[in-house]
Amino acid sequence: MFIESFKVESPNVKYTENEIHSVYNYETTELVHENRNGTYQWIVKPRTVKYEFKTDTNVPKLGVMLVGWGGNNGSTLTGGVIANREGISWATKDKIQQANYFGSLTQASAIRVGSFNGEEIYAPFKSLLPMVNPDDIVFGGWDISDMNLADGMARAKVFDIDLQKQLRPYMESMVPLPGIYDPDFIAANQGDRANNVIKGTKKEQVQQIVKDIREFKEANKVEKVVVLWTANTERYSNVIVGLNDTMENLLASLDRNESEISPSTLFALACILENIPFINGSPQNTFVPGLIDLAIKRNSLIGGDDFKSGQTKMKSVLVDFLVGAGIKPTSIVSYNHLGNNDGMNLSAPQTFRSKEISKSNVVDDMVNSNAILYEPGEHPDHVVVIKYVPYVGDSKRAMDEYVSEIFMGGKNTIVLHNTCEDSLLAAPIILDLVLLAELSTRIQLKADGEGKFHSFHPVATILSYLTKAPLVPPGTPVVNALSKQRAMLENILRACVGLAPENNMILEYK
Ligand SMILES: NC(=O)c1ccc[n+]([C@@H]2O[C@H](COP(=O)([O-])OP(=O)(O)OC[C@H]3O[C@@H](n4cnc5c(N)ncnc54)[C@H](O)[C@@H]3O)[C@@H](O)[C@H]2O)c1
Ligand SMILES: O=P([O-])([O-])O[C@@H]1[C@@H](O)[C@H](O)[C@@H](O)[C@H](O)[C@@H]1O
Repeated sequence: MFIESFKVESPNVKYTENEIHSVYNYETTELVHENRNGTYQWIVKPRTVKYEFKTDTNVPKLGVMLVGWGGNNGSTLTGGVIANREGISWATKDKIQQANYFGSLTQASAIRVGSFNGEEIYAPFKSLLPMVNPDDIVFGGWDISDMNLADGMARAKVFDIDLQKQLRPYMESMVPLPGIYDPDFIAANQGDRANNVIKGTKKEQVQQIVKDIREFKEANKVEKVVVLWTANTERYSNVIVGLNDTMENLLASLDRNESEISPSTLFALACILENIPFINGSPQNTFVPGLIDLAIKRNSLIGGDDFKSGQTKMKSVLVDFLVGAGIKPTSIVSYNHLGNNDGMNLSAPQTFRSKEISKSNVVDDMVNSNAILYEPGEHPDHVVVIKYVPYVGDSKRAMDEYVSEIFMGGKNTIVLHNTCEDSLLAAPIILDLVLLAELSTRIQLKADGEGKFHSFHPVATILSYLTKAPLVPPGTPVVNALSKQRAMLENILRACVGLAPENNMILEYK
């Protein structure tokens, strides 16, 4: 059975006018490696840590500023939210299609809340905590192309024509602000569209971004802004001691107008200086060490990298299943071709390399979790291929082959084929990223022994379910297995309303 909402009644949770206050016993373990009677043993000690969570339930009017707003993802998300908000339906060759948020974890997935008379009861994921209603979001942003959003939507060729016709009146007045263009960081083939750029030194460009954010906030009377990068994939920035390795060096480099500071790092810098959450939806290393330093010092939320939308999302499920089942993946080949502008930008070796890295590292945690299957340092052959084929446009064709060793020397080959508009996968993920980033800034927590409540760490690992290469604080393990990432996110939000993690034991029926 499905319920639309619920309230938790427990001594561990208190709802007041402006907040939800919960007490949560975090069950974890402490390991020691000790000499017991002459033999070293691993001792596992269960440990309970009492946490308190406070969630501000005042949902703000949210502005979302997209870098690369006029691109396929930006125009598709903007049009999709308008279509949902206005209740637009449109004729397709099959039927009259209603707008929806399918593919969004927050808007279209469910959680189990318990059993009732022997029936499993589920509720919307978004019913866990008060979140921004996407229909209420005010969109804005920047693009190095001055094309308005309606023409950008037409250029993207993602939406059905009847839908585009209905959306055009809402979107043709939406014009991106000038972006920061640096041809050294993206493919040369992007130069033709760069007719809408901020001039001046890198410091002046950062100052302009800050000004843009402030003016957008004021003009739209939004209470909060989240900035998300859905612009082109850049090449990796060189991390250089004395240039961008510390916050002081990065800021000094900015003053010197150093060329090795990428546009995405400049946008992120502007956001951190304004304490505005910044999320990187692309694979490049926007967050150079000096920038992470600054975000931590200013406690300003940063998250990324690279939306986890298709092949990689499937990979983080399949490899987790195989390794978890004691099956040994030995060869993974992920090929895809697509014909959108992202694909064209990725046809350059330096930008492809950024994507190859984020698409390749996703299996590391799963492989490293099972020493029965893999010797130290052993890992599957793993190849990533991306080709640009203009004719297919945004309709990405992905083909994967997984070869694994099974029982008694057997081999198992799994082949996958996936065709869909890449932007229809990414747009709902962008929505989840901005909604969850905003929500996480309204949550404060305090562990036993900590003097006062504080926010989550500004490097937002809570967003890892949505990214190929989760950005984590220094010294934190990277988890890519999709089921673990989703469980982590759901269980943290459950703790905020005093609910135990979903352990799937359903002992009631055992
Ligand atoms: N399924 C997906 O679509 C998916 C999945 C993961 C990651 N991504 C990443 O998302 C990003 C956007 O994908 P897309 O399909 O929308 O690409 P796109 O090329 O259609 O859109 C990118 C937009 O950014 C603009 N742009 C480039 N550099 C800019 C800058 N410095 N400042 C402002 N605007 C700039 C371009 O003019 C373009 O309009 C890419 O980096 C892509 O790798 C996409
Ligand atoms: O999300 P995913 O399907 O693993 O990876 C995708 C790539 O296969 C595609 O070539 C690229 O254009 C997209 O930006 C996205 O990164």
